[in-house]
Amino acid sequence: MIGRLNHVAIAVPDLEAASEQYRTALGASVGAPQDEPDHGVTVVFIELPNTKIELLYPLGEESPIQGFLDKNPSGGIHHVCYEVEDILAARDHLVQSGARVLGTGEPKTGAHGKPVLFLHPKDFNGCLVELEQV
Ligand SMILES: CC[C@@H](C(=O)O)C(=O)SCCNC(=O)CCNC(=O)[C@H](O)C(C)(C)COP(=O)(O)OP(=O)(O)OC[C@H]1O[C@@H](n2cnc3c(N)ncnc32)[C@H](O)[C@@H]1OP(=O)(O)O
Ligand SMILES: [Co+2]
Repeated sequence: MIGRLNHVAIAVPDLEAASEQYRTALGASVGAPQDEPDHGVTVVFIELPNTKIELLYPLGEESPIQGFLDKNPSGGIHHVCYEVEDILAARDHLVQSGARVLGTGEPKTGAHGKPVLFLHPKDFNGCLVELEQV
C-alpha cells in the first residue's frame, strides 16, 4: 500500500542555523521557510536526489512539535512520510488493522498541497508516520 518515502522530518531548535548547516556544511539544496499555520509548524524543505528532508520548527502556541522539542532540546527525527495513492482507503485499512489515526481522522492539506494523515507513533514501533496522497 505505501509507496515512495516522501520525506524524513527533523524537528530543530533553530531553523535558520539548521538550514545554513544543510546549505553550507552538507551542500544541499535548501528551500525557503514556509509557515503552515494549520499544522502549527514552519517548514524548510531540503531536496535530495531520492527524497526530501523536512526541517520543522514550532509555529504558534499549540504546535504539535513543542512537546517533542521540550523532550529533545537538541532536536531529532520527528516523522517519516510515505506516499499512498488513495489516502482514505489507506486510512480505512489501517483503522481496521488497529492503528490510531491522529486528529479528527480526516485528511488535512499538507505542505505540498496534498492530503495528509498522521498515525500514532506507539502503533508504529515508536515512529510517527505521515501518509501523503500523491
Ligand atoms: C507541514 C505539514 C505536514 C507535512 O505536510 O509534512 C507536517 O509534517 S506537520 C508535522 C507536525 N504535525 C504533527 O506532528 C501532527 C501529528 N502529531 C500529533 O498529533 C502529536 O504530536 C502526537 C504524535 C500525538 C504527540 O503528541 P504530544 O502531545 O506532543 O506528545 P505526547 O506526550 O502525548 O506523546 C505520547 C507519546 O508519544 C511519544 N511521541 C510524541 N511525538 C513523537 C514522535 N514524533 N516520534 C516518536 N514518539 C513520539 C511521546 O514521547 C510519548 O511517549 P511516552 O513518553 O513513552 O508516553
Ligand atoms: Co511532514
